[in-house]
Amino acid sequence: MTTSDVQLETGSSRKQENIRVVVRCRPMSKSELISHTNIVEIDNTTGSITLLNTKSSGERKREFTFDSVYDWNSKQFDVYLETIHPIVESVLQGYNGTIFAYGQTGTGKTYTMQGESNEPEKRGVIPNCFDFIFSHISKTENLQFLVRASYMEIYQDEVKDLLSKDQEKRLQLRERTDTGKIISVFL
Ligand SMILES: Nc1ncnc2c1ncn2[C@@H]1O[C@H](COP(=O)(O)OP(=O)(O)OP(=O)(O)O)[C@@H](O)[C@H]1O
Repeated sequence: MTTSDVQLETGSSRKQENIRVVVRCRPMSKSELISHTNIVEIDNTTGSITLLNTKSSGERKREFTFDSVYDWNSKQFDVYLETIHPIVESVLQGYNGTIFAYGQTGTGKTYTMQGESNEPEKRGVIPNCFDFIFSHISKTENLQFLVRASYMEIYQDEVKDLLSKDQEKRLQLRERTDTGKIISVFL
């Protein structure tokens, strides 16, 4: 199944909060498996994550609950369908939508958002969104769409345009004098 096969559902059939916090826990790497113990338990029926304390002192475990959780067996396309697709549907109905990946280095943000392009089942959120959006546009008659895309890396106050041919070029950060707080990027 691909995103092109997904049927649009009406937004009203699904009740959703405006902001949802979803946690995905990646599998342990080969080196982590050798030298570390997994202290994370995930219950995707209740959306809870339990951190076990392997030391004898202190709390035995701590539990945190989120809107939904994905464990290390979760598949890219399932994450897309359950969590991302409703947002894409809303965007195609004219609403704003944001998908934001946050986490410590090495926790799997790039894998979830971008994935691996050479293996279809490992494609992440971005290619799956694009696939669905362009498939939807191609099937829609008598309606014009405008799709804009930018792709930037912001790292240690340096901004890089990842769609630029010149990957060495840095974009300038400037503060707007009229609004004060808004930072703009100038090409
Ligand atoms: N759900 C997953 N299934 C299998 N491998 C994963 C998964 N998530 C992450 N990985 C692997 O874990 C490693 C770290 O992931 P990734 O590079 O996506 O982390 P990151 O959060 O983007 O890191 P950084 O902030 O340093 O860029 C990669 O080798 C990636 O392939």
